[in-house]
Order: sequence, then C-alpha cells, then structure tokens
Amino acid sequence: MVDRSNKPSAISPAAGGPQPTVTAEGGKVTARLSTGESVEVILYGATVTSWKNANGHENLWVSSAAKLDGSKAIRGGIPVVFPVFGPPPKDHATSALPQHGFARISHWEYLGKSSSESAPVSKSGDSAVRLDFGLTPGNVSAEMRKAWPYEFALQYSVTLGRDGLQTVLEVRNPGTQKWDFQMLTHTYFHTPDISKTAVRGLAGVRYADKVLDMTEHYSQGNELKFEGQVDRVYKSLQQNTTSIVVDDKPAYDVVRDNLTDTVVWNPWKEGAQAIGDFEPKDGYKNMVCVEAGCVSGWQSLEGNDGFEAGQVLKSYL
Ligand SMILES: O=P(O)(O)OC[C@H]1O[C@H](O)[C@H](O)[C@@H](O)[C@@H]1O
Repeated sequence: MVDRSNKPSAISPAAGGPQPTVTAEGGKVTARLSTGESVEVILYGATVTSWKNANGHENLWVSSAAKLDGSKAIRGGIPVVFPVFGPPPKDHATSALPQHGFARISHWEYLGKSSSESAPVSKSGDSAVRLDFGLTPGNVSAEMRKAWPYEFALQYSVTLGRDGLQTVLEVRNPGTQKWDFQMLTHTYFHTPDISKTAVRGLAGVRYADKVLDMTEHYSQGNELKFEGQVDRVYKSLQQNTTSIVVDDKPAYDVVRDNLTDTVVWNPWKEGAQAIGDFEPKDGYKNMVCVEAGCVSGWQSLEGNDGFEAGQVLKSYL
C-alpha cells in the first residue's frame, strides 16, 4: 500500500446557505452550485462529461460523436482508466483486458451525495458537493470478469467546488489474493486553440514517447507546445502541478495527489482521422488530454489493502 500524505479532509454536512442541487436520472448525475458551477457524470464509466464554471465556460472537451449509450467508452470528458493503462502487456494478469481496462466501460452505481465546506475545492464559507460512485465485480460484464477475475471495490468521488473539481479514486482489495493495477483519469480539456496552448510543469522529467516507439527521453524546456501528434508518459514528476496555458495565460491546473505520472495526448490531424468517434475531425484543435495517473509501473495490493489517489482540476477561464 502507498501512503497518502495529503488526504482530502472529511466531508461534513454544510451549515446554512443555499445548497447545491443534485439530480440523478437517466443514468446521469448532475450537480449545480448556487453560484452557477456545474458538473455532469454519466454512470457508464463514471465519466464526467461536463464541468462548467460559474460564467458558463465548459472546461472539458467531448466528441460530438461520443457514444453516450453504454456501447463504447465515452470519447471525451474524464474517463477513468483501471486496472491497466494502454494496451495490456502480453505477459501480465491484465493481458486479456481491453486498452485502458474495464472501469470506463462498466456501469457504476451512484452511491449518493454529501456536502462539504472543507474540501480542497471549496472557498471558505461556500459548500462544495461531493458525488460518490462505486464499482465492484457485480457491475462488471462476465467477459471482463473472466479476463480479470480478482476481488476489488472501487469508490470514485467527484467533488465540485467554486475553486475547482476534485476526483479521488479509492481502490480496495477485499479478497485474499494480491493483484497489481494501474489507474489514471483521462481528462480531455477544452482549449480555444491548440496552436496557442502549452503544458508547463514537465521540465527535467523522463518520459516515454509513444509517437517514437516508446523510446525514453528527458524533457528539456519547461513548456510543451503542440505542432503535431503528442503522446507522452511523463514519469515520476517531482512537482505536483501541471499547468495548461493559452496565449501564455493560465487556463487550467492539474494538481496530483499520490499520483506520480502524467500523460499528455493530442492525436493531431492523422490521429483524429483514425479514431471513428472523434468528431469533428478538426476537434484536435480544441482539446488536449493531461492525464494524471500511476501508469509507469504497477501498484500492488495485498488482500484487505487499499490505495487512494486523486487530482484537483482548476480552471481560470
Ligand atoms: O482511444 P482510446 O483507447 O480512448 O485511447 C486514447 C489515448 O489514450 C492515452 O492518452 C494514450 O496515451 C494514447 O495512446 C491513446 O491513444
């Protein structure tokens, strides 16, 4: 088990003030703060498909051809990757699973809401709202169970505050047999113009470049710009904040908690053409994935052990 230095504070019922509204219907949970911020989570994959600021700005990119009916992983928003990132290695216990595992293609249960005035995303005096989702073997298809027959329990918490959006994944092994996993939140950020967009906070870090046959490199400058396809796994980052800037101005921050790695992905023109549910085809100009996770190695969980990690997303748009 990996210890967590920075656990989010306990959620306590909010006192007074206008309360957030939460609706759960049609396989979707929507929460809105009295100040106007909102979030929408589809139970299929517990995928966050919308996160808006009080001014109405949508922070996430979702393909106009994304399947929202449970027939395919949702192309956009924040898919949850578990228990393997990317194509599973051939000689590993996850080898029979599809790319990025089963969490994003399973129907999660909505466990309920709670309010908090002490979450990392709440401004003082304002309440944040937390939505909890659960996934256990009973929610997973027989095919996926056969491919990965371990006992597990996942709890995914999405907390909306005026200061941002927090996602936390708690992974538990209630069985007796030890297993390994990787996890990642595959956030698709919306950007007005990829040619003016850069990612900062990745300097001096070792990364595997998937575009260059997984070869290893060291990142030089502190800024990654986009002039073609980018698909990199940055490993063991020291600094816990990765920032997206547009025209040199802050757009988003991703603050990792107990997650060592960050994947940066933009499929560019050729990649978008090759992905059936990526629409519009020039949508790559309006998105960038900055994905916080632990994917460069494996986390091991003994029986009755647990692991918890997450991210806080901030928007300045
Ligand atoms: O098409 P998907 O299975 O959703 O994967 C989309 C992308 O996810 C990650 O960012 C990987 O690093 C990419 O290599 C992959 O193309």
